[in-house]
Amino acid sequence: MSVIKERWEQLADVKDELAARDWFPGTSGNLSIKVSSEPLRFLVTASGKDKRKRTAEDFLLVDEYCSAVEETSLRPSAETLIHREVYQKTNAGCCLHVHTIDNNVISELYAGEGKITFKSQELIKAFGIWEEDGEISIPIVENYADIPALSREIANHIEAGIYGVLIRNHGITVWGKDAFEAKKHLEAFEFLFSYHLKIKSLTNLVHS
Ligand SMILES: CSCCC(=O)C(=O)COP(=O)(O)O
Ligand SMILES: [Zn+2]
Repeated sequence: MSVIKERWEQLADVKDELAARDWFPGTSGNLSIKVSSEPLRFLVTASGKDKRKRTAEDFLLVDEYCSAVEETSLRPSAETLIHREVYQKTNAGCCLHVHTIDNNVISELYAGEGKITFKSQELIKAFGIWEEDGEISIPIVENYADIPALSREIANHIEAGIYGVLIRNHGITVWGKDAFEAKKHLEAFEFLFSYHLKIKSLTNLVHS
């Protein structure tokens, strides 16, 4: 099997799993997987599609300029530039973006702090953090309508120990060295968001 075909299948499988969680409401979300580093080539979801469906036109191969490598009527995701920034600033092999209620609510609640940090949670081990007092932070950036500005803002927050960025009232972009790790990071963040919101609302109920 060619590398492109192999990566295509891996990304399609992740897409199916995220779709089963209902993480692509209203055609939102975009996914990509790296095919080569030099030159940069990655498969990215076609823009505006219902990502719950599995079709032969789900992805297209783009270059370092986010342009389609082959003649196609498909348009790459409107947020392809963000994926490119991730590949240029990290050793990621896969990048996932989803809109969920939980990630949107967390991004709004903590926008003022510019980040949210989780500690004393077993699931931070999903990020390779095994220390007793370990913690994981995720930056929160404003949702600039201008995608080059948004992608630059996201790029400014990418550094060692950062595995994703929340875009305020928009969604999350996460990455990992491959499709398995990117999905693991996404699931772990969404678990932490959901836990945090639940414990916060129950604590308010109990103490009110
Ligand atoms: C309908 S959601 C608005 C666009 C967006 O945020 C998104 O994730 C999907 O855009 P794409 O061009 O990748 O389909
Ligand atoms: Zn989006």
